[in-house]
Amino acid sequence: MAEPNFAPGLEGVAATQSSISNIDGAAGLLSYRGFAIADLAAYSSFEEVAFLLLDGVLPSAADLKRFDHGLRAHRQVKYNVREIMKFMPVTGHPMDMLHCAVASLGMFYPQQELSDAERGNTLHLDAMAMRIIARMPTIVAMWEQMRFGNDPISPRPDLSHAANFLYMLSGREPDPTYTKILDSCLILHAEHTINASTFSVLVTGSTLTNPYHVIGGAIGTLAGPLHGGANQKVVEMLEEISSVRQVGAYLDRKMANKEKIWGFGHRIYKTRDPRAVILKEMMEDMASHGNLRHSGLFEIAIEVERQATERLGPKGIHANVDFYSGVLYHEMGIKADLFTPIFAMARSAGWLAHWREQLADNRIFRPTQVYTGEQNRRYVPVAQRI
Ligand SMILES: CC(=O)SCCNC(=O)CCNC(=O)[C@H](O)C(C)(C)COP(=O)(O)OP(=O)(O)OC[C@H]1O[C@@H](n2cnc3c(N)ncnc32)[C@H](O)[C@@H]1OP(=O)(O)O
Ligand SMILES: O=C([O-])CC(=O)C(=O)O
Repeated sequence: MAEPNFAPGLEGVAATQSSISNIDGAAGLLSYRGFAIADLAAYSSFEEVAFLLLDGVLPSAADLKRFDHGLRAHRQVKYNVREIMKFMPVTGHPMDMLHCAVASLGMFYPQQELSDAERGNTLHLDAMAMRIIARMPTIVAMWEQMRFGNDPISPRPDLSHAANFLYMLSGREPDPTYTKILDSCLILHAEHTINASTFSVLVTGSTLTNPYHVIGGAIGTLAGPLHGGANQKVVEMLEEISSVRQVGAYLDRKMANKEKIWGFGHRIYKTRDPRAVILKEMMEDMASHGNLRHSGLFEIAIEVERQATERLGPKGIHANVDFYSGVLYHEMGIKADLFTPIFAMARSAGWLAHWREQLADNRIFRPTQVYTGEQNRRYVPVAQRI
């Protein structure tokens, strides 16, 4: 029998058919359901984009109101989830907490698998998706209070998705500028075709397990530094560089050691990631309105991008979405280990859209392999081994 083709990292392999988002990696273009990402980031809201991703169309005013109302109504998590979180070590990474807490939501769901009736009922699937999207920010913000020994702050139904998260994070009235920035960041991070965590959604979802396992698995996948975890790494890298003057020497050292520059490179984009372009513009806008904390990180980031692009650009390696998002959050006073959980909160909309799409035409994922091990070895009992 002929050996199957092997594509490391499945590069160039189409794992599914999808109508949710599209990337032109050579031109640096991204669209959700046919709408350009720049338009959505400028004019839409995360709530509207989540609806668009899940249902494929922009909502009418009445549909948006209903969807938004549903999100606001489902922000509370069960008291027992808070009890479970109390036992988590405060030194743990918030992505580990989020992984466990979201998976624990499945304990309150009556069955392990989705029934045929549930899979055929799009309203039911939408309701499950809405509950997860609504609760993830609550869990992240609760943890931010609980890990410092404070009681969690209750969600406020009068606030938008982004504003409520900022309120629950700090207990202060959310700043409208920061709310708009966060809302745009959530839109920019909400979806991105078949990336590693979304692929994990397809694989896990294809077994017909419940969506809490599906999203728990995706959170774990996103946490890695080659994927969503890079946004935290970027800010740590910029802090390590510490001044614009050190950028050249730092990059030289990294290149000489063949180490990666965090927030650079992408499997699909061979030019600048359009989201990095928008995020940088948002930073510049923030700076011109005097809204920076003057930590100097933005200036270092600009110099890293300039010099790293000089070195890596000819190889098609440019700044990706993780490069500027962390700097923006840092300037908003958000702690570095919350950057990836915020990414997960946003990406939950895309993950759940793909989960629904997978269920609509499901076949279990079961690829093959090229076997490279030994054959027909003779078993030797342990006492006879030398
Ligand atoms: C939300 C997201 O997930 S966006 C991505 C976030 N991740 C990062 O920022 C981590 C840094 N970047 C990377 O590790 C990679 O570019 C990835 C994981 C994003 C893409 O990986 P792949 O498509 O498998 O590319 P791969 O890692 O094979 O890189 C190809 C070549 O470019 C080089 N390269 C890729 N990214 C970088 C980088 N950030 N810095 C320096 N060199 C790089 C590799 O060393 C390799 O060089 P070689 O051909 O001389 O061996
Ligand atoms: O698409 C990818 O490979 C990584 C990802 O999720 C993104 O860039 O948002």
